[in-house]
Formats: sequence, structure tokens, C-alpha cells
Amino acid sequence: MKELEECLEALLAEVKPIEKTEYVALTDACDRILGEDIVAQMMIPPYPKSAMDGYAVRAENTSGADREHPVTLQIVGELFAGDYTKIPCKGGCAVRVMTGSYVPEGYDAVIRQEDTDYGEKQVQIYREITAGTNYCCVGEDIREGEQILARGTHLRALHMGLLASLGIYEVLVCERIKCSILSTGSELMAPGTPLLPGKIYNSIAYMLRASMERQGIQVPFTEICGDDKELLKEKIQQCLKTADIVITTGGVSVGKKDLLPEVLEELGAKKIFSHANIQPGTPTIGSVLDGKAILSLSGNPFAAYANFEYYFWELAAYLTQDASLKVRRTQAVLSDPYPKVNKLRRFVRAYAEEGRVTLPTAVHASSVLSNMRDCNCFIDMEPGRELHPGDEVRIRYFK
Ligand SMILES: Nc1nc2c(c(=O)[nH]1)N[C@H]1C(S)=C(S)[C@@H](COP(=O)(O)OP(=O)(O)OC[C@H]3O[C@@H](n4cnc5c(N)ncnc54)[C@H](O)[C@@H]3O)O[C@H]1N2
Ligand code: MOO
Repeated sequence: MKELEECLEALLAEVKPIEKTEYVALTDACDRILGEDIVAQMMIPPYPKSAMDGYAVRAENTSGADREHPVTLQIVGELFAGDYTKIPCKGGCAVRVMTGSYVPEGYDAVIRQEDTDYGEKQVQIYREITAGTNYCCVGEDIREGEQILARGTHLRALHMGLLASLGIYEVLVCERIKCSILSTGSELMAPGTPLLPGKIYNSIAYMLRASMERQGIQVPFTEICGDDKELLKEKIQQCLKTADIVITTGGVSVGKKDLLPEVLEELGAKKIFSHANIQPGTPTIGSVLDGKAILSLSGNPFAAYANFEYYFWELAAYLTQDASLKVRRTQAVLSDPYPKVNKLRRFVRAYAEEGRVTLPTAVHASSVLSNMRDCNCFIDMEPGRELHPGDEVRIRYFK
């Protein structure tokens, strides 16, 4: 039996990161992956700027000033933020300036108004200051030619401010990846239609879709397909046309209508793994067709979800080169008893918070969906391990 890590590695070796990029408006760029290095084309600030409301001066002209011995300077102009007037600095003069306003050439410091008499025509300076005081030089924040963001950066809200400050309004980003979901099983019906005898509602596709869309992954196709070989082939091919990854659910076991293994083979898909050392979801199949990964999950909801979590986010992180798509793994201390000992490695649904992990009360069968409601992770339990309260366990948070 292959270990999950081997299966994953073998699957990743068959696919390539997606290099397609597109321009989007800055307002649509948050949470996208940057498709180019961003090099500043300008200085920030672009002009010498006052950091205080006060008076622009030449620092040397404040020499020796204090409250007992103020220095008097003539005011030769007034500048507000947004003004840009050149005002030569001749002898002992000052320019009234506001925070953010241009400091004209020749002036090298700003005395804040609290250290003056607030003069209008002339101003008394009560403090000696040095060059550069309350004065923001051109390029102090960002220098022209400086790389400020690297290709592959997951763009966050703070990056939007950085890009906007450089006047960038269109950003080259990596195309979102697309994953189609084919829910197989003649028993499945879509919620919203009256349930016929012998049928159940398709639940898995809705969890997977929501989970992916939250992370910016597009889901162009979600359909139900009955257990019919030709129809299944047709639908899988349709999925491959629209998506970078295909997920199928159901039909992977040994029942007479578990057709996925045959269908994949007849389509010419290269099987990478099945029956890995994991429960639930032992029958999960990973295969590749047309350079795209097909993840065939079991129809049991927890088995499907746990294996989706294990493989999908690593696959998505690799295709997008966005490591933030990987799941968070940590260790926690188990609070509850878990009675089963398994031959295989097992994913046990659980809830973790502040280093402690608890188990839901109801049945842990892979067909049971209801108690997943209260879970946020699974315990990754080694084969043959007995678990007791107080034991340290490996956990993987749900994305
Ligand atoms: N004789 C054996 N029977 C089974 C074995 C085995 O080794 N020998 N393995 C069991 C294990 S383990 C699993 S897991 C399941 C895997 O079954 P399939 O992947 O083939 O899934 P289905 O049979 O199609 O469905 C299983 C179960 O899940 C329900 N289902 C299917 N799709 C959905 C969906 N989209 N949303 C909600 N529920 C779904 C389906 O109705 C079945 O009840 O096989 C065991 N059997
Ligand atoms: O592998 Mo199955 O998911 O145990 O029920």
C-alpha cells in the first residue's frame, strides 16, 4: 500500500504549474496571485513633503533658537497639500506649510507650529532643529526602480494600497484555476427537486464547491451523472475541456455499478494511485489525462471531504504556485477518548482550538455527514495507534 505522501508526490509530478495570466483592475486584484514583478516607476513621495503643520525653514537659520531667544524669520509664502509653487529661500525666511504639502527647494526642515508663535507675516522660532526634521525626502518610502512585489505574491488588502500609491490601476495576475466536479451515482438528485424513492440529495458537490470558491478557485462545471459508462466518459471529457483539475465522486469501489476505474482506464487516463494507506477513502483514485489531474473520491461524504482536503489543496497550491492554499498542520492535545485502533492510517474528524482537540459525539462512519458540522480539522492518526485523552496528535485544519 502506498503512503498518501507518495501518492501526492506522484500526482504532482504529472502536472505543471499554470502560467496563464490576465490583467485585472486593481479593485478586482485582491486575493489574486501576482503574475509579474512590480518595479516602482516613480518615487514615493514624489516631492519633498512636510510631515507637520508648521513652517518650512533652512535648519541652519534656527541655530541657537529657544523660547528665551527666539529667531525671527520672514514668511515668504504659504503652501497647502496639493500646491506646487517654487518659493526661493533667500536669507532668513520661512514658508507656511501644512502636513503633506510640498516643501520648496532650498528649505530642508519643517518646524512644527507648536514650536513657534504661529506668526502670519513673520514667525518666531522657539527651537533649534536640524536638517531633515519633519521633512520627508523624495523616495523616502519607495525608490524608483525598486522591486516592491514579487511574481507569485498572494495579493492582500495592504498590497492594494502599495499598488495604488504607485498609480497602478491594472495588475497582471495569474488566471484562476478551475476545478470541475462530476458527482456520479444514479441515486443522486440536486437539492431543490422533490426527492424520489430510492434517491438521495447530492451533498458532497456543495461542500467541495463552497470550499473551493472561498479560496478563489472557479468551479465551471458541477453535474450529476448516472452510473452509465458512456455517459460518464462523455462528462469527464467535458470536465477536462473546462477545468485544470477534475473531481469525481462515487463509483470507485467494487460494486457492479462502481464504474469509475473502468471508465478512467477506457478514457486512457494514467492511474497514479488508488488504495493508499488511508481510511476513510481507501478507494480514492488519482489519475492524469491530458496533463490534468483527476481526483476520484469516494461517495461517502466524510471520505470524500477528507481526501479532497488532503490532495486538492496541495495540488491547487502547486498549480498556482500559491503556498497559502496549503492547509495548516499542527499538533494538539486530545481531550476525548477514541476507541478504534486501525490497521491503516486514519483521518478522524475533530474540532481543534488553542492546542486542544475534541471529537464529535455521534458516529464516526465515513457516510455520516451531520457531525462534520462541528468540526474544523481532522486528526491524522498513525496506523495501529491507540488514542487516549492527553495524547499529542497531528492535526490538519480544514481549509
Ligand atoms: N464489498 C465492498 N464494498 C465496499 C467496499 C469494499 O471494499 N468492498 N468499500 C467501501 C468503502 S471503504 C467505501 S469508501 C465505499 C466507496 O464507495 P464509492 O466511492 O464507490 O461510492 P458509492 O458507492 O458511489 O457511494 C457510497 C455512498 O455515498 C453516497 N453518495 C455517493 N455520492 C454522493 C454524493 N455526491 N453526495 C452524498 N452522498 C453520496 C452513496 O449513495 C452511497 O451511500 O464503498 C464501500 N463498499
Ligand atoms: O474508505 Mo471508506 O471511506 O472507509 O468508507
